Amino acid sequence: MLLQFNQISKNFGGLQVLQGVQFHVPEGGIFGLIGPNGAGKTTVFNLITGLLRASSGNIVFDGQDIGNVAPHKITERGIARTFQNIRVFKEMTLLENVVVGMHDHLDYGFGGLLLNLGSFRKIEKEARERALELLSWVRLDHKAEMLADSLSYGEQRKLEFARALATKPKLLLLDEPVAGMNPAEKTELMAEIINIKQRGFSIFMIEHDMRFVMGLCDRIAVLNFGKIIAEGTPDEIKNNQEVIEAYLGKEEE
Ligand SMILES: Nc1ncnc2c1ncn2[C@@H]1O[C@H](COP(=O)(O)OP(=O)(O)OP(=O)(O)O)[C@@H](O)[C@H]1O
Repeated sequence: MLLQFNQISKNFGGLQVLQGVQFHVPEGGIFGLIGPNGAGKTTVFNLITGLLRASSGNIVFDGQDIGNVAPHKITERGIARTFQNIRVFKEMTLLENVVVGMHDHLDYGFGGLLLNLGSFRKIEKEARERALELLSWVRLDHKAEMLADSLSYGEQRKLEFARALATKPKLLLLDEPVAGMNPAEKTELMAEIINIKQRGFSIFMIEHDMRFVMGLCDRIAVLNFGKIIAEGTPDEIKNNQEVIEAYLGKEEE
């Protein structure tokens, strides 16, 4: 298993947001975490990325406990994320946005920086070429030199994907990737995510849009009031009575 979320509880003061939550994300494929508003999904992502500390339980990524690792170190170990609210640098070009994403991973070397402008330039050139390649993965390479501000909402989301992939993550976390998108944008984004999966990346997403989750994920875990109530394939989840009552039922109301 690539990521093990083991018996995690999280309290905010007296509020118990997660209670003994356990699920395992396999390597390869797309894993989804769904659940009603306030179920605790974002808290799960914040724990995985080191922004929050669990009250009890442990999180193992790629064989190592990451429960007390700082956020930037977790990125280095191979977890990248996108956010619910799009965070691109609007006054920078698309290419610059992606190069910034890979910055921590560029190995200039101290000597290289100080003594050898040539090798510095070479690394910069390679970074730009790699960024252009990542932009081509989400079919935005033709806009590489444009400002991110000129992109549509759906395109900005794709730019975020390219930037997250710039760190060469073993696991890509997507926090409600289709929030606020129209049906056409959703369909296109679905294709992009399948593309990323087919390039061998492991993906873990939180999403509200049931059709999107059911259509994309290989496995799904359902969180309700801070507890996992089901885990399985999309078909198993669709037909689980507790899930229907807790989540799908509410959606239909
Ligand atoms: N830093 C915090 N301090 C106190 N309470 C918090 C904090 N972060 C989250 N909560 C509470 O924890 C609960 C779960 O929040 P969380 O954002 O994880 O849910 P969610 O499933 O992601 O919801 P949504 O789908 O609306 O984003 C909510 O009741 C929220 O108010």
